[in-house]
Amino acid sequence: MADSAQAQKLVYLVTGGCGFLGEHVVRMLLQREPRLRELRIFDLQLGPWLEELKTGPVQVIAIKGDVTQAHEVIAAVAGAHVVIHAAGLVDVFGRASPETIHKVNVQGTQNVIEACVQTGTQFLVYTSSMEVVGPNVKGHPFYRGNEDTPYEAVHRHPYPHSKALAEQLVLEANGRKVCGGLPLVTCALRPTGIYGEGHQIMRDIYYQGLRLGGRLFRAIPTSVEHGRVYVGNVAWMHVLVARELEQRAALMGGQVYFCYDKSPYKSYEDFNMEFLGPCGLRLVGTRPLLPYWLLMLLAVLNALLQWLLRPLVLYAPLLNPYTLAVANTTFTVSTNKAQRHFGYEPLFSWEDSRTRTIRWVQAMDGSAQ
Ligand SMILES: NC(=O)C1=CN([C@@H]2O[C@H](COP(=O)(O)OP(=O)(O)OC[C@H]3O[C@@H](n4cnc5c(N)ncnc54)[C@H](O)[C@@H]3O)[C@@H](O)[C@H]2O)C=CC1
Ligand SMILES: CC(C)[C@@H](O)CC[C@@H](C)[C@H]1CC[C@H]2[C@@H]3[C@H](O)CC4=CC(=O)CC[C@]4(C)[C@H]3CC[C@]12C
Repeated sequence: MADSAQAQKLVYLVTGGCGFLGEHVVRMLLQREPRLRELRIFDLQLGPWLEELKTGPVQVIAIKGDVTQAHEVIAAVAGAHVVIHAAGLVDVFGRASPETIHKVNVQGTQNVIEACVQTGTQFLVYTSSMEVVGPNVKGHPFYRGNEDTPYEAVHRHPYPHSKALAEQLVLEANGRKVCGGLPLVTCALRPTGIYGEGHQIMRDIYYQGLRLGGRLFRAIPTSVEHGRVYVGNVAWMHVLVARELEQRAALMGGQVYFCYDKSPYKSYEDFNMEFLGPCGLRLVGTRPLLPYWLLMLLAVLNALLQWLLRPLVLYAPLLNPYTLAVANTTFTVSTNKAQRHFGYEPLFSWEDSRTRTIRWVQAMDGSAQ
């Protein structure tokens, strides 16, 4: 990375910079990384909001590109001091084929790594996922675990499998010599379920509740804890890691860090109601209204229907065998590795994260179904 004389001249690249998390990372960099000279935003789909960012002191360059195309990635990476690789196909609903998920999440990540090596970019932060760890296919709970907690990470679903392979590529690339002879320094951040402004699943659940007369029907036992983390804190952790990676390369290089904050441990549904309740929705039932076997039957029927309808229309409901299994398996983290290694503290309190998310839901045009 640039020496002190050029410290105001840093060039960052954010892949997936127009996504839910990516947009927050982009805005956080512009607000809290004073050394930025140029910020490149690389994405398959560029958002109109990017235009408003071009009036500030940092040169913002929007690059429409595909991480599966190596030459496009090389062109975007060339000259960057830091790459934050957040682009990915986040699909557990069967929208994309397993091959496409692998091509984007694994081959795309390999392209980013090779671009760093070929062009001399030394610092790479990868947005991994808790799903790299679990829940595993056996439904083993991961109860307030940390980065060193033993857990049998066994995946069959294409999404978690692709994230695990990509993370492995990133960590194994740590220490490779980049063009110019310096070592590549990599690390991976593992967010748990991210929530906050722009969360599409939260939006979908909200509209589903509106369609059902303001009611949602409990499907998950309240005893199942699911770790969640506010998107602003995940973005902040990305900014901090990117900043500290040079000074603490020996400690941080090749490491993984769970993303965490003070968001409470709750079931996925009860947690969502922290935001949807104040927006007028009600969660019916103190325990699941249907037995698990019946929910699984409905989930399997959804998967069958998706397969049958695929030639005609994409049918991708929230409930499928994978999402039901994940939602029903406790997965929470309790760690301070990021605090110990690079001084991370959540930027947003739980109260602030909750308020911001509620305001975002309230601002949604409820009539736009
Ligand atoms: N949403 C969540 O709860 C969690 C997400 N993550 C990870 O965070 C990252 C961002 O996820 P989200 O913001 O939730 O998803 P998102 O779908 O909102 O954002 C992903 C972005 O990547 C872009 N993209 C997809 N394929 C691309 C390609 N071939 N070339 C270039 N850009 C491409 C999309 O256009 C999108 O803007 C992903 O890597 C995901 O695995 C990790 C843990 C939890
Ligand atoms: C239909 C009901 C059973 C409903 O409760 C289903 C909820 C379900 C859609 C979500 C429950 C757990 C979520 C996943 C979890 O937060 C971990 C994730 C990490 C990622 O990297 C991407 C998103 C996700 C897989 C997330 C997706 C939605 C859930 C399965």
